[in-house]
Amino acid sequence: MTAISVRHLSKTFGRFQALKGVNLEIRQGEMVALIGASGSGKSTLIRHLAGLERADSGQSVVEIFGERMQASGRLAPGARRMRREIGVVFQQFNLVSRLPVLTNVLLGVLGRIPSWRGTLGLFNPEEKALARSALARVGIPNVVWQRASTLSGGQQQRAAIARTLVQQARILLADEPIASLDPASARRVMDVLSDINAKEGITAVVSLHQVEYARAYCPRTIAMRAGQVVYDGPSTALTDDFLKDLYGLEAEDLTLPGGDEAAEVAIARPIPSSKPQAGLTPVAAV
Ligand SMILES: Nc1ncnc2c1ncn2[C@@H]1O[C@H](COP(=O)(O)OP(=O)(O)OP(=O)(O)O)[C@@H](O)[C@H]1O
Repeated sequence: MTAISVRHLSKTFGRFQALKGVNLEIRQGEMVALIGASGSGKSTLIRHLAGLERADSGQSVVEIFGERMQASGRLAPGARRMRREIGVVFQQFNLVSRLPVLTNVLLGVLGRIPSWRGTLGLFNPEEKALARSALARVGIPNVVWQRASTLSGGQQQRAAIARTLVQQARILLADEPIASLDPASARRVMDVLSDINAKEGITAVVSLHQVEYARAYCPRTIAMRAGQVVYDGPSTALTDDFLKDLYGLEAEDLTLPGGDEAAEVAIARPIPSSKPQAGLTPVAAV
């Protein structure tokens, strides 16, 4: 089943075109990396997938599980309901810092309970148990009563992922979730994302700055440059040479300093040796 379908997606801010006719299909249960240099349009694309941004009027279409979320720059009447299927994790500012972690995670149920209950913070024991088990699921069962502001960056990201579990999202969009983290924390966050993708079958789209993480965790990568998809295929095919073909000098910004050896130490997973597969061509060159 197709989880996300995007056709002719274009977005213009003022006179600047941030997305230029993006087309992509993501099947249910896939884990897909979105890579690209700064300004290539990754966040803008993710915001459209999340129903947080409207595309240019024209042919742009975004569908979630076969249902239209927006078309021609208009959100569909069901867009709000569809957003509940989609959990979003950002690089920063994911949590309400003054609230306990448990309350932050419980915010994931807001879409499913009467608004008066949410406003008063009246969560029932089952919901609280769900939030606790989500925190255990992401490996931080002991921070339940801590204020969110006291968590490390990696713990905050994992709590944000726990909130999407409580939300019972079927799609998880993570916009540079590891960009501000040290390698060990980044690895733990990617491990959690990979694990819930594998075990819960949650479709995951993760924007990343370094291709090594894409190769280690995501079978498929969509690479963007200047608002366009320039490659969509197996992550293992994204060798350093292929990246140079796609990005020229910008390719240096998309790899960890120190090459594959340093990446293996940082990621602590063997980076698949990545000979380009026959017939793989950048999308733009097709
Ligand atoms: N609300 C906005 N108003 C004006 N320009 C915007 C807006 N949002 C994004 N842009 C521009 O669109 C382009 C794409 O931005 P976007 O944030 O999607 O890139 P990105 O690939 O996510 O970059 P980064 O890796 O730095 O987060 C950039 O040039 C950005 O300045």
